[in-house]
Amino acid sequence: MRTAGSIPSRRAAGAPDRDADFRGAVGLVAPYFRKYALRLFVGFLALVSVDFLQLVIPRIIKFAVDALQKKTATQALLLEYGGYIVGLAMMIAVLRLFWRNMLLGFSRLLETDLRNRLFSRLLVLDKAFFQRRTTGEIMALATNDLSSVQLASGMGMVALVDAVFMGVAAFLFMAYINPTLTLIAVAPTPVLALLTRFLSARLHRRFKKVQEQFSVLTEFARSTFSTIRLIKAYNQEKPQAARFNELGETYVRDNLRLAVIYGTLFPISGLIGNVSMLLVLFFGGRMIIDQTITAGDFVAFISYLFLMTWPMMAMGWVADLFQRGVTSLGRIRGLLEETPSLQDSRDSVSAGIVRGEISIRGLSFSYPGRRQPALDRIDLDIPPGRFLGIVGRTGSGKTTLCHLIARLYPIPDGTIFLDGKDVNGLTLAAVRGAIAYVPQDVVLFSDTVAYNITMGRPDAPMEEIEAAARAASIHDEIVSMKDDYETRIGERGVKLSGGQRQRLAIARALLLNRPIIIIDDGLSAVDMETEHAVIRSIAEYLAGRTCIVVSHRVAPLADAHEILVMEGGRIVERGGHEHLLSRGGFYATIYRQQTNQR
Ligand SMILES: Nc1ncnc2c1ncn2[C@@H]1O[C@H](COP(=O)(O)OP(=O)(O)OP(=O)(O)O)[C@@H](O)[C@H]1O
Repeated sequence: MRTAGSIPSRRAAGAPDRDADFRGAVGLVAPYFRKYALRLFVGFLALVSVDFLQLVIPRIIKFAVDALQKKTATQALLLEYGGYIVGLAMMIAVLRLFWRNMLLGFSRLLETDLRNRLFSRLLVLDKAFFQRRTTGEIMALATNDLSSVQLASGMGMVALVDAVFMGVAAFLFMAYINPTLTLIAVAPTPVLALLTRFLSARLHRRFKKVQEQFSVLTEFARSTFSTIRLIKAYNQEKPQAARFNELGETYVRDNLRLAVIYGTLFPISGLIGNVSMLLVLFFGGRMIIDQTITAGDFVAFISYLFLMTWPMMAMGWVADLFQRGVTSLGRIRGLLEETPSLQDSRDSVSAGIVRGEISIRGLSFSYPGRRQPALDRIDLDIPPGRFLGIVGRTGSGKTTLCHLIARLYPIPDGTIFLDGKDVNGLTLAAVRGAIAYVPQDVVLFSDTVAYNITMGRPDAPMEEIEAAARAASIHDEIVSMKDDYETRIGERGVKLSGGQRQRLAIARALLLNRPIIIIDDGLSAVDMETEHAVIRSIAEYLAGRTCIVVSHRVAPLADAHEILVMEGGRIVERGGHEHLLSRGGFYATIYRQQTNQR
C-alpha cells in the first residue's frame, strides 16, 4: 500500500520519441476525422470563405483610394464601396459564427469521445494497473491532457488552416500587385520557420515534463486528503504543506521553462512581421514615388501584409498547440492501449457456479518484482457449504489466497477450480458472479444505508435487506438511526464507526446471495466477542453456502468446519478447532495468548 503523501515516481524509462508520438497521435484521432468528415468539410468551407471575403476588402479599398487619387471619386461611389465593405463584414460575421460552431464543436465532440473511451478503459483495467499508475496521473490525463487535445484539435487546427490559406492567398494577392515588393516582404519569413523548428523539440520535452509534474502534484493532493485524519493524528500538517509547496514550486519552475520558449516564439514572430512592414514601407514608398505602383495598390499591399502578419504569428502559436496536443495524445494513447492482464478469451465459458465447491492444486504465486512467493504450493479442497477459517501472521498470504480465488490476479492453468471447473476456462463474470467478497478496506458511498447495502442488488426486497443486515448484526443500529435505512452516511451524513462500516459491508455481500462468500479480515474493528457472535450469525444465515473467513483472531473461528494456519505463503496447520488445539502448535499458542489477554 502507498503511504500517506508518498510521491509517485515518474515514468521515465522508454519514453517514446517524437515521431512515434506523432504517428500514434494521428492514428488515434484519424477515426474521428472520418466520423465527423461532413461537419469538418462545411466548417472549413465557411472558414476559407471568411478568409476569402477578408481578402476582397483590400481590393475595394484599392479602388476607392485610386479613385480618390485620380479625383474620379464621387460621394455616391464612395458610399457604394462602403456599402460593399459593410455587406462583406456582415457575411463574415455570420460565416464566422457558423465555422466556430462546426469546428470548435468538433473539438468538443472529440474531447467527449476520448473522455468516454478513457473512462470505459479504466473500468476494465485490473488491480495491477491501478497499482502501477497513480490516481493523480489518471486525473491529470482526464483534465489537462484532454484539454490540450481539445485546444489543438479546435483552435489549433482552425489557426493552422486559416494561417496557411490566408498566408498563401495574401501572398498571391501581393504578388499580383507587385512580385518584387512581395519577395522583399516575405524575405524574413524563413528565419521564423527555422526558429519554430528549432524550438519545437524543446517545447515538446518541456511540456511533457510540465504534464508529468502536474500528475505528481495532483496525486500528492489526493493522497493527502484521503489520509487527512492520519496526517492530523501524526501532526504532519506542516511537513505535508511544505512538501506540497516544494512540488508546486517545481511545477511553476517547469512551467516557467516552458514559458521561456513560448515567450521567445511569439514576440520573434511579431518582430519578423514588423521587419517585413518596415521593408515594405521603405521599398514600397520608393515605388510610389517612382510611380511603379499606385497609391491604391500600396494601401492594398499593406492591408494584405497585415493579413499575412497574423498567419506568421499564428505559426508559432499553432506549433505550440500541436506540440502540446501530440504530447497529450501520446499520454492518453498510453492509457488506452493498456490491456488488463486478465481477460476473457474466446474459449471462456460463462458456466454458472452454483454449488460453491473450491479446489486448489499446487498453487504458487509471486507478485511481480518479488522473488519470495506470496503463496507456496497450496493444496486445498473446500466442499460446498463449508465454513473455512484462515488465520496466520501478518504477511503470511491470507489475502493473496482470497484474491486469487476471486481471480483478481492471473494464475497458472489447473490450479484453482470452482465446482470442478478450472477458473481460467471461465469468464471473469462467471467467477466474480459466484463470489461475494468483503475486502479488508471497506468502501462505502456517501449515500443512504439502504443504497450501500443494495449496491450489488438494487432491486432487492426490503425483507431481504433487513435479513442480511440482521445476519451482519447491524440491523438494530440502523433502525436506531434518524431515518432508519434511509439515513445518509459518509461525508454529508452520519459518521459510522469502523465496526459499523465493516458490518454494513458484510450485509452488502450477504445480500448478493452468491454460492461463495469471502470475508477478508472484515471484522477487525470489533471486539473479539462481537466478532465471534457476528461470524456465528453469518454462518447460520449462509447455511448451505461456502464461506471463507480470514481473521487475525483465533477464537471467533472456533466453529469453522476447518481452519487453515498460514505461515510464509504455506499452510502449516489445518483441521478443526479442537484438533488444532490438541496439536499444541502455532494455533494453540496464539489461541492461548489471545484468550489470556482478555
Ligand atoms: N500488491 C502486492 N505487491 C507485491 N507484494 C505484495 C502485494 N500484496 C501483498 N504482497 C506481499 O505478499 C505477501 C503476502 O501478503 P498478504 O497480503 O497476502 O498477507 P496477509 O496474510 O493477508 O497479511 P495481513 O494479515 O497483514 O493482511 C507479503 O509478503 C506481502 O508483502
